[in-house]
Amino acid sequence: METLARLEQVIQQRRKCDPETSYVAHLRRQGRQCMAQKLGEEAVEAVVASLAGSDEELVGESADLLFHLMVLLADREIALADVFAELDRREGISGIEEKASRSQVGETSNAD
Ligand SMILES: N=c1c2ncn([C@@H]3O[C@H](COP(=O)(O)OP(=O)(O)OP(=O)(O)O)[C@@H](O)[C@H]3O)c2ncn1[C@@H]1O[C@H](COP(=O)(O)O)[C@@H](O)[C@H]1O
Repeated sequence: METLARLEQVIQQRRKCDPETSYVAHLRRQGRQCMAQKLGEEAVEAVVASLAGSDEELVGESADLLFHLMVLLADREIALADVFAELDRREGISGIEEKASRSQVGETSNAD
């Protein structure tokens, strides 16, 4: 948690730096579409590493994935605290139960 909070601060600081010396600023110059594309690429690389890579490779790809997600969140001006709050809100709610409640809502509205 502390690590991600520190990374959020660094990303905020680096966004307006020289794109020639800062990768964060380089991504900002490239634009949101490029950031989103990089996030997608890193997600695929993490998937591949999870199926066919070593633990070390999966750890590396996971770090890339988190970094690129943080860059995109910063670009959308969404605070990490908002993501943590959403995770906190979900704490203790089983994914199975939550999914079942969604389909019940769908059935009710279909019956209307
Ligand atoms: N945590 C990271 C981090 N993780 C991954 N990366 C970069 O993300 C990129 C990963 O993309 P790829 O593997 O596709 O590498 P690539 O093919 O070279 O990238 P592209 O040319 O396709 O963009 C690499 O360039 C990594 O160096 C990171 N770059 C920066 N940080 C953090 O952000 C801080 C600020 O970085 P700068 O803005 O560069 O100073 C750093 O001090 C770090 O704390």
